[in-house]
Amino acid sequence: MTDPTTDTGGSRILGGRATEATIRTTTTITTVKNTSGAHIELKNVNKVYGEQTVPAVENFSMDVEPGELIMFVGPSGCGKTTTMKMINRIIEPTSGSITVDGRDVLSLNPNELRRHIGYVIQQIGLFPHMTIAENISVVPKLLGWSKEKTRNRVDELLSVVQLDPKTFADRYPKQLSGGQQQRVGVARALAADPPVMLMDEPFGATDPITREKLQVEFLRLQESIGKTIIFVTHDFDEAVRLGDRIAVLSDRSKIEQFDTPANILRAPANDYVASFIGHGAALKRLALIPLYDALLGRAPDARGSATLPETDSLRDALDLLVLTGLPAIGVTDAGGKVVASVTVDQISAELGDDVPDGMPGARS
Ligand SMILES: Nc1ncnc2c1ncn2[C@@H]1O[C@H](COP(=O)(O)OP(=O)(O)OP(=O)(O)O)[C@@H](O)[C@H]1O
Repeated sequence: MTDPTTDTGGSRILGGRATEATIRTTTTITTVKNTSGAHIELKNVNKVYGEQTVPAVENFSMDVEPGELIMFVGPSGCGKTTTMKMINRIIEPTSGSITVDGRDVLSLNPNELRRHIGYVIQQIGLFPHMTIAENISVVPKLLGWSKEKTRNRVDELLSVVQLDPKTFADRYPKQLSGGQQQRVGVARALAADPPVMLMDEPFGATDPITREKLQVEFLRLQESIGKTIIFVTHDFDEAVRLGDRIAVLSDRSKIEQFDTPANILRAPANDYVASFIGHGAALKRLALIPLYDALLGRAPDARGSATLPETDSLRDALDLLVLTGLPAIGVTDAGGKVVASVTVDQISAELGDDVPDGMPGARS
Protein backbone atom coordinates (compact mmCIF):
# COMPACT_ATOMS: atom_id res chain seq x y z
CA MET A 1 0.00 0.00 0.00
CA THR A 2 1.21 3.52 -0.71
CA ASP A 3 2.53 5.31 2.31
CA PRO A 4 0.06 8.16 2.71
CA THR A 5 2.60 10.38 4.33
CA THR A 6 4.80 10.35 1.22
CA ASP A 7 2.15 10.27 -1.48
CA THR A 8 2.11 13.77 -2.93
CA GLY A 9 -0.83 13.00 -5.18
CA GLY A 10 -3.13 12.43 -2.23
CA SER A 11 -4.33 9.06 -1.03
CA ARG A 12 -7.08 7.26 0.74
CA ILE A 13 -5.41 6.64 4.01
CA LEU A 14 -6.81 3.18 4.50
CA GLY A 15 -7.35 2.20 0.90
CA GLY A 16 -9.27 -0.94 0.18
CA ARG A 17 -10.91 -1.26 3.57
CA ALA A 18 -14.39 -2.72 3.25
CA THR A 19 -16.23 0.05 5.01
CA GLU A 20 -19.83 0.91 5.51
CA ALA A 21 -19.08 4.00 3.43
CA THR A 22 -17.91 2.00 0.45
CA ILE A 23 -21.08 0.01 0.70
CA ARG A 24 -23.16 3.14 0.76
CA THR A 25 -21.43 5.10 -1.98
CA THR A 26 -21.39 2.43 -4.66
CA THR A 27 -24.34 1.87 -6.93
CA THR A 28 -24.21 -1.88 -6.62
CA ILE A 29 -24.80 -3.00 -3.08
CA THR A 30 -21.95 -5.17 -1.92
CA THR A 31 -22.58 -7.88 0.63
CA VAL A 32 -22.94 -6.62 4.16
CA LYS A 33 -20.75 -8.54 6.56
CA ASN A 34 -21.99 -10.54 9.55
CA THR A 35 -25.49 -10.74 8.24
CA SER A 36 -28.03 -12.91 9.98
CA GLY A 37 -30.75 -11.32 7.88
CA ALA A 38 -33.12 -12.73 5.31
CA HIS A 39 -33.77 -11.90 1.67
CA ILE A 40 -37.12 -10.15 1.18
CA GLU A 41 -38.87 -9.82 -2.13
CA LEU A 42 -42.11 -7.98 -2.81
CA LYS A 43 -43.63 -8.41 -6.28
CA ASN A 44 -46.52 -6.36 -7.65
CA VAL A 45 -48.02 -5.97 -4.20
CA ASN A 46 -51.36 -4.13 -3.94
CA LYS A 47 -53.50 -3.13 -1.01
CA VAL A 48 -57.03 -1.83 -1.34
CA TYR A 49 -58.72 -1.12 2.00
CA GLY A 50 -62.36 -2.21 2.37
CA GLU A 51 -64.63 -0.73 -0.22
CA GLN A 52 -62.15 1.94 -1.30
CA THR A 53 -61.67 2.37 -5.02
CA VAL A 54 -58.16 3.83 -4.80
CA PRO A 55 -55.42 1.46 -3.60
CA ALA A 56 -53.30 2.50 -0.60
CA VAL A 57 -50.40 0.60 -2.20
CA GLU A 58 -50.23 -0.06 -5.92
CA ASN A 59 -47.95 -2.46 -7.73
CA PHE A 60 -45.12 -2.26 -5.24
CA SER A 61 -42.03 -4.31 -6.09
CA MET A 62 -38.75 -4.36 -4.19
CA ASP A 63 -35.83 -6.69 -3.63
CA VAL A 64 -34.01 -6.41 -0.30
CA GLU A 65 -30.69 -8.17 0.25
CA PRO A 66 -29.92 -10.02 3.51
CA GLY A 67 -28.57 -7.60 6.10
CA GLU A 68 -29.70 -4.44 4.34
CA LEU A 69 -31.18 -1.55 6.26
CA ILE A 70 -33.84 -0.06 4.01
CA MET A 71 -35.49 3.25 4.82
CA PHE A 72 -38.99 4.09 3.57
CA VAL A 73 -39.38 7.87 3.41
CA GLY A 74 -42.47 9.71 2.23
CA PRO A 75 -45.25 12.07 3.28
CA SER A 76 -48.03 11.12 5.66
CA GLY A 77 -50.57 8.83 4.05
CA CYS A 78 -48.40 7.75 1.10
CA GLY A 79 -48.56 4.09 2.17
CA LYS A 80 -45.25 3.48 3.98
CA THR A 81 -46.75 1.73 6.99
CA THR A 82 -49.23 -0.29 4.95
CA THR A 83 -46.41 -1.56 2.73
CA MET A 84 -44.25 -2.49 5.70
CA LYS A 85 -47.04 -4.17 7.68
CA MET A 86 -47.88 -6.44 4.77
CA ILE A 87 -44.48 -8.12 5.23
CA ASN A 88 -45.53 -9.60 8.59
CA ARG A 89 -49.20 -9.68 7.58
CA ILE A 90 -50.44 -7.34 10.24
CA ILE A 91 -52.12 -6.08 7.07
CA GLU A 92 -53.08 -8.64 4.43
CA PRO A 93 -52.13 -7.75 0.86
CA THR A 94 -54.97 -7.66 -1.67
CA SER A 95 -52.73 -9.14 -4.36
CA GLY A 96 -49.11 -9.74 -5.28
CA SER A 97 -46.46 -11.86 -3.63
CA ILE A 98 -44.11 -11.37 -0.68
CA THR A 99 -41.35 -13.83 0.08
CA VAL A 100 -38.86 -14.01 2.96
CA ASP A 101 -35.89 -16.20 2.07
CA GLY A 102 -37.94 -17.59 -0.79
CA ARG A 103 -40.92 -18.58 1.39
CA ASP A 104 -44.23 -17.04 0.49
CA VAL A 105 -45.42 -15.21 3.63
CA LEU A 106 -49.03 -15.76 2.61
CA SER A 107 -48.54 -19.50 2.94
CA LEU A 108 -47.23 -19.23 6.53
CA ASN A 109 -49.21 -19.14 9.74
CA PRO A 110 -49.41 -15.40 10.62
CA ASN A 111 -48.52 -15.93 14.30
CA GLU A 112 -45.55 -18.08 13.41
CA LEU A 113 -44.49 -15.48 10.86
CA ARG A 114 -44.64 -12.62 13.36
CA ARG A 115 -42.48 -14.50 15.82
CA HIS A 116 -39.76 -14.51 13.18
CA ILE A 117 -40.09 -10.86 12.32
CA GLY A 118 -39.19 -8.34 15.01
CA TYR A 119 -41.45 -5.33 15.14
CA VAL A 120 -40.73 -1.95 16.75
CA ILE A 121 -43.20 0.92 16.75
CA GLN A 122 -43.17 4.54 17.81
CA GLN A 123 -45.68 4.03 20.60
CA ILE A 124 -43.28 1.40 21.99
CA GLY A 125 -46.14 -0.81 23.16
CA LEU A 126 -44.48 -2.12 26.32
CA PHE A 127 -46.93 -3.87 28.63
CA PRO A 128 -47.27 -1.53 31.63
CA HIS A 129 -47.95 -4.26 34.20
CA MET A 130 -44.96 -6.34 33.23
CA THR A 131 -41.38 -5.66 34.27
CA ILE A 132 -38.79 -4.85 31.64
CA ALA A 133 -37.49 -8.44 31.81
CA GLU A 134 -41.01 -9.82 31.38
CA ASN A 135 -41.64 -7.50 28.44
CA ILE A 136 -38.52 -8.72 26.66
CA SER A 137 -39.41 -12.35 27.49
CA VAL A 138 -42.79 -12.37 25.74
CA VAL A 139 -41.64 -14.05 22.52
CA PRO A 140 -39.07 -16.40 24.14
CA LYS A 141 -41.89 -17.60 26.42
CA LEU A 142 -44.14 -18.22 23.44
CA LEU A 143 -41.30 -20.20 21.92
CA GLY A 144 -41.04 -22.31 25.08
CA TRP A 145 -37.53 -21.31 26.11
CA SER A 146 -36.35 -22.38 29.57
CA LYS A 147 -36.31 -19.79 32.38
CA GLU A 148 -32.54 -19.75 32.43
CA LYS A 149 -32.13 -19.33 28.67
CA THR A 150 -34.73 -16.55 28.70
CA ARG A 151 -33.13 -14.70 31.62
CA ASN A 152 -29.69 -14.92 29.99
CA ARG A 153 -31.10 -13.55 26.76
CA VAL A 154 -32.81 -10.69 28.61
CA ASP A 155 -29.56 -9.72 30.32
CA GLU A 156 -27.64 -9.97 27.07
CA LEU A 157 -30.15 -7.82 25.18
CA LEU A 158 -30.36 -5.18 27.89
CA SER A 159 -26.59 -4.87 27.73
CA VAL A 160 -26.72 -4.67 23.94
CA VAL A 161 -29.08 -1.69 24.12
CA GLN A 162 -26.92 -0.13 26.83
CA LEU A 163 -29.20 -0.65 29.82
CA ASP A 164 -27.65 -2.26 32.89
CA PRO A 165 -29.65 -5.46 33.55
CA LYS A 166 -29.15 -5.15 37.31
CA THR A 167 -30.71 -1.71 37.32
CA PHE A 168 -33.44 -2.11 34.73
CA ALA A 169 -34.60 -5.74 34.47
CA ASP A 170 -37.05 -5.57 37.37
CA ARG A 171 -38.35 -2.05 36.80
CA TYR A 172 -41.69 -1.26 35.19
CA PRO A 173 -41.96 0.71 31.94
CA LYS A 174 -43.22 3.86 33.62
CA GLN A 175 -40.01 3.97 35.68
CA LEU A 176 -37.97 4.47 32.48
CA SER A 177 -37.46 7.55 30.29
CA GLY A 178 -38.88 7.61 26.76
CA GLY A 179 -35.47 6.86 25.24
CA GLN A 180 -34.89 3.98 27.65
CA GLN A 181 -38.32 2.55 26.87
CA GLN A 182 -37.53 2.79 23.18
CA ARG A 183 -34.33 0.80 23.77
CA VAL A 184 -36.37 -1.86 25.55
CA GLY A 185 -38.68 -1.92 22.53
CA VAL A 186 -35.69 -2.68 20.30
CA ALA A 187 -34.43 -5.34 22.76
CA ARG A 188 -37.85 -6.99 22.83
CA ALA A 189 -38.01 -7.10 19.04
CA LEU A 190 -34.57 -8.74 18.98
CA ALA A 191 -35.40 -11.30 21.67
CA ALA A 192 -35.87 -14.33 19.44
CA ASP A 193 -33.08 -13.22 17.09
CA PRO A 194 -35.40 -12.71 14.10
CA PRO A 195 -33.76 -12.38 10.67
CA VAL A 196 -36.07 -9.49 9.79
CA MET A 197 -36.96 -6.36 11.74
CA LEU A 198 -39.74 -3.95 10.84
CA MET A 199 -39.40 -0.55 12.47
CA ASP A 200 -42.16 2.03 12.23
CA GLU A 201 -40.87 5.48 13.21
CA PRO A 202 -39.19 3.84 16.23
CA PHE A 203 -37.46 7.00 17.40
CA GLY A 204 -40.23 9.39 16.34
CA ALA A 205 -41.49 10.20 19.83
CA THR A 206 -38.11 11.10 21.34
CA ASP A 207 -36.48 14.53 21.63
CA PRO A 208 -33.78 15.38 19.05
CA ILE A 209 -30.83 14.65 21.35
CA THR A 210 -32.15 11.28 22.53
CA ARG A 211 -33.12 10.51 18.96
CA GLU A 212 -29.60 11.10 17.68
CA LYS A 213 -28.17 9.00 20.48
CA LEU A 214 -30.57 6.15 19.71
CA GLN A 215 -29.67 6.39 16.01
CA VAL A 216 -25.94 6.13 16.73
CA GLU A 217 -26.51 3.18 19.08
CA PHE A 218 -28.79 1.54 16.60
CA LEU A 219 -26.20 1.81 13.80
CA ARG A 220 -23.58 0.26 16.04
CA LEU A 221 -25.97 -2.54 16.93
CA GLN A 222 -26.83 -3.22 13.29
CA GLU A 223 -23.10 -3.40 12.45
CA SER A 224 -22.87 -6.47 14.65
CA ILE A 225 -26.25 -8.13 14.12
CA GLY A 226 -26.74 -7.44 10.40
CA LYS A 227 -30.52 -7.97 10.34
CA THR A 228 -32.60 -7.20 7.30
CA ILE A 229 -34.47 -4.11 8.39
CA ILE A 230 -37.29 -2.09 6.90
CA PHE A 231 -37.44 1.24 8.71
CA VAL A 232 -40.21 3.78 8.15
CA THR A 233 -39.50 7.45 8.81
CA HIS A 234 -40.74 10.92 7.91
CA ASP A 235 -37.28 12.30 8.47
CA PHE A 236 -35.02 12.34 5.42
CA ASP A 237 -31.95 13.14 7.52
CA GLU A 238 -32.62 10.05 9.64
CA ALA A 239 -32.89 8.04 6.42
CA VAL A 240 -29.53 9.38 5.22
CA ARG A 241 -27.87 8.70 8.54
CA LEU A 242 -29.10 5.13 8.94
CA GLY A 243 -29.99 3.63 5.59
CA ASP A 244 -27.99 1.38 3.30
CA ARG A 245 -30.62 2.30 0.73
CA ILE A 246 -33.53 4.70 0.84
CA ALA A 247 -36.85 4.28 -0.95
CA VAL A 248 -38.41 7.70 -1.50
CA LEU A 249 -42.15 7.04 -1.81
CA SER A 250 -45.04 9.11 -3.10
CA ASP A 251 -48.78 8.41 -3.09
CA ARG A 252 -49.79 4.74 -3.20
CA SER A 253 -46.25 3.81 -2.24
CA LYS A 254 -44.92 4.67 -5.68
CA ILE A 255 -41.12 4.35 -5.61
CA GLU A 256 -39.73 7.65 -6.89
CA GLN A 257 -36.14 6.58 -6.22
CA PHE A 258 -34.51 3.61 -4.53
CA ASP A 259 -30.79 4.01 -4.05
CA THR A 260 -27.98 4.64 -1.57
CA PRO A 261 -28.10 7.89 0.43
CA ALA A 262 -24.99 9.14 -1.40
CA ASN A 263 -26.48 8.50 -4.84
CA ILE A 264 -29.80 10.11 -3.94
CA LEU A 265 -28.04 13.17 -2.56
CA ARG A 266 -25.77 13.36 -5.61
CA ALA A 267 -28.45 12.77 -8.23
CA PRO A 268 -32.08 13.03 -7.11
CA ALA A 269 -34.23 11.27 -9.72
CA ASN A 270 -36.77 14.09 -10.03
CA ASP A 271 -38.13 17.28 -8.42
CA TYR A 272 -40.17 15.26 -5.95
CA VAL A 273 -37.06 13.57 -4.56
CA ALA A 274 -35.13 16.86 -4.64
CA SER A 275 -37.86 18.48 -2.52
CA PHE A 276 -37.33 15.79 0.10
CA ILE A 277 -33.61 16.39 0.28
CA GLY A 278 -34.13 20.10 0.84
CA HIS A 279 -31.15 22.38 1.15
CA GLY A 280 -27.64 21.30 1.94
CA ALA A 281 -27.36 18.10 -0.09
CA ALA A 282 -23.61 18.65 -0.43
CA LEU A 283 -23.13 18.99 3.32
CA LYS A 284 -25.20 15.89 3.93
CA ARG A 285 -22.98 14.00 1.47
CA LEU A 286 -19.86 15.16 3.29
CA ALA A 287 -21.24 13.68 6.49
CA LEU A 288 -21.37 10.28 4.76
CA ILE A 289 -17.68 10.23 3.82
CA PRO A 290 -15.28 9.21 6.59
CA LEU A 291 -11.80 10.72 6.38
CA TYR A 292 -10.24 7.29 5.80
CA ASP A 293 -12.25 7.07 2.61
CA ALA A 294 -11.37 10.53 1.28
CA LEU A 295 -8.54 11.66 -0.95
CA LEU A 296 -6.24 13.47 1.49
CA GLY A 297 -2.86 15.20 1.50
CA ARG A 298 0.41 14.26 3.20
CA ALA A 299 0.71 14.59 6.96
CA PRO A 300 1.29 18.24 7.98
CA ASP A 301 4.84 19.21 9.02
CA ALA A 302 3.72 21.65 11.67
CA ARG A 303 3.21 20.20 15.11
CA GLY A 304 0.38 21.17 17.37
CA SER A 305 -2.18 21.84 14.65
CA ALA A 306 -5.73 20.60 15.16
CA THR A 307 -6.40 16.94 14.42
CA LEU A 308 -9.34 14.64 13.88
CA PRO A 309 -9.51 10.84 13.95
CA GLU A 310 -9.77 9.15 10.57
CA THR A 311 -13.19 7.80 11.51
CA ASP A 312 -14.64 11.33 11.56
CA SER A 313 -16.32 12.60 8.40
CA LEU A 314 -15.38 15.26 5.87
CA ARG A 315 -18.25 17.26 7.35
CA ASP A 316 -16.50 17.18 10.77
CA ALA A 317 -13.27 18.27 9.10
CA LEU A 318 -15.00 21.17 7.35
CA ASP A 319 -16.58 22.31 10.63
CA LEU A 320 -13.18 22.25 12.35
CA LEU A 321 -11.46 24.08 9.48
CA VAL A 322 -14.10 26.82 9.61
CA LEU A 323 -14.00 26.97 13.42
CA THR A 324 -10.22 27.23 13.71
CA GLY A 325 -9.46 29.13 10.50
CA LEU A 326 -6.50 26.77 9.99
CA PRO A 327 -5.34 26.00 6.42
CA ALA A 328 -5.21 22.25 7.14
CA ILE A 329 -6.28 19.74 9.77
CA GLY A 330 -4.23 16.67 10.67
CA VAL A 331 -5.85 13.25 10.45
CA THR A 332 -4.89 10.59 12.98
CA ASP A 333 -5.04 6.82 12.68
CA ALA A 334 -6.34 4.43 15.33
CA GLY A 335 -3.03 4.71 17.20
CA GLY A 336 -3.24 8.52 17.35
CA LYS A 337 -0.44 9.04 14.78
CA VAL A 338 -0.96 11.92 12.32
CA VAL A 339 -1.00 10.19 8.93
CA ALA A 340 -2.57 12.74 6.57
CA SER A 341 -4.00 16.22 6.31
CA VAL A 342 -7.22 17.66 5.00
CA THR A 343 -7.86 21.10 3.51
CA VAL A 344 -10.93 22.91 2.23
CA ASP A 345 -9.67 22.40 -1.35
CA GLN A 346 -9.57 18.64 -0.85
CA ILE A 347 -13.08 18.68 0.53
CA SER A 348 -14.22 20.67 -2.53
CA ALA A 349 -12.50 18.14 -4.79
CA GLU A 350 -14.41 15.28 -3.15
CA LEU A 351 -17.68 17.03 -3.93
CA GLY A 352 -16.83 17.60 -7.60
CA ASP A 353 -19.36 20.04 -9.11
CA ASP A 354 -21.58 19.90 -6.08
CA VAL A 355 -19.84 22.51 -3.94
CA PRO A 356 -21.83 24.58 -1.43
CA ASP A 357 -21.78 28.38 -1.67
CA GLY A 358 -18.86 30.00 0.05
CA MET A 359 -16.44 27.10 -0.42
CA PRO A 360 -13.53 27.31 -2.86
CA GLY A 361 -14.74 26.01 -6.21
CA ALA A 362 -18.36 27.08 -5.65
CA ARG A 363 -20.07 28.45 -8.72
CA SER A 364 -21.12 32.07 -8.31
N1 LIG B 1 -57.36 0.57 8.13
C1 LIG B 1 -57.49 1.41 7.12
N2 LIG B 1 -58.67 1.53 6.45
C2 LIG B 1 -58.80 2.35 5.41
N3 LIG B 1 -57.82 3.13 4.93
C3 LIG B 1 -56.63 3.07 5.54
C4 LIG B 1 -56.41 2.22 6.66
N4 LIG B 1 -55.12 2.36 7.05
C5 LIG B 1 -54.57 3.26 6.22
N5 LIG B 1 -55.48 3.70 5.31
C6 LIG B 1 -55.23 4.66 4.22
O1 LIG B 1 -54.20 4.14 3.39
C7 LIG B 1 -53.31 5.17 2.98
C8 LIG B 1 -51.89 4.82 3.40
O2 LIG B 1 -51.81 4.83 4.83
P1 LIG B 1 -50.46 4.49 5.60
O3 LIG B 1 -50.77 4.49 7.06
O4 LIG B 1 -49.88 3.26 5.01
O5 LIG B 1 -49.57 5.73 5.21
P2 LIG B 1 -48.20 6.24 5.83
O6 LIG B 1 -47.39 6.71 4.69
O7 LIG B 1 -47.63 5.21 6.69
O8 LIG B 1 -48.70 7.47 6.70
P3 LIG B 1 -48.11 8.07 8.08
O9 LIG B 1 -46.73 8.52 7.76
O10 LIG B 1 -49.05 9.20 8.38
O11 LIG B 1 -48.16 6.97 9.09
C9 LIG B 1 -53.84 6.47 3.61
O12 LIG B 1 -54.61 7.15 2.66
C10 LIG B 1 -54.69 5.97 4.75
O13 LIG B 1 -55.73 6.87 5.00
